[in-house]
Amino acid sequence: WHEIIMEPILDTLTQSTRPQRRPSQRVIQAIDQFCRQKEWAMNVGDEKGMHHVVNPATVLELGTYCGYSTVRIASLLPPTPIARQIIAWAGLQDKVQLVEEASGDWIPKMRTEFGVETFDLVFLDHWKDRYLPDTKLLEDCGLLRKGSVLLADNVIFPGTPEYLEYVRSSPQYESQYFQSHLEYTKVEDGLEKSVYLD
Ligand SMILES: Cc1ncccc1-c1cc(O)c2nc[nH]c(=O)c2c1
Ligand SMILES: [Mg+2]
Repeated sequence: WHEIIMEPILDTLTQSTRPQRRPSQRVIQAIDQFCRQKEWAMNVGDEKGMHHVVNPATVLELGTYCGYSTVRIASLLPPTPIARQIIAWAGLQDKVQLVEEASGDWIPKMRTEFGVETFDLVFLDHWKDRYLPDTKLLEDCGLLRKGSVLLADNVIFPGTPEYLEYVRSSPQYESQYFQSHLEYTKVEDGLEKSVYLD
């Protein structure tokens, strides 16, 4: 459902803003033209190509050289999730690690998988019943430091009562509510900002 909702967003983007990326076939054509007309290079090329395989999902490439075959192979992979396309369209893919797994499974792996020491900011905007358990998990994994900010969306609507109770009553947090409205509506909602005091 979310991918269906997000597709028009990407379509709007691709029709109204300058791309931060080049369609892969134009990249391949440009490299083939250069290597055919100007300077030979050891790419697999446009004749041997990659049409011998169909729909790979997991690929190991040994020997990347200039990335030519990487681009060819990656263009055969299943479509990229919309969020990843939108982030790339904004040219921010090098700043973002997109993890498509459950938060409760990945928070304990942040240090080993991504070398994270502590987070300066955690924006909570996922399943409302995960706000509190994930906050406790972040504390238990030592991923918050003095001054880390938790910024939580939807604390009024759809609402996260257990989370609010916790951050507002815990001596470990200095919490403040910023009243606003549910996005694009006149329904009350707001953000709760909670600073971890350690
Ligand atoms: C989807 C929806 N319908 C009616 C009222 C509110 C919502 C709503 C609004 C949000 O900002 C959300 N943020 C993160 N995750 C959500 O599930 C979510 C749901
Ligand atoms: Mg939200």
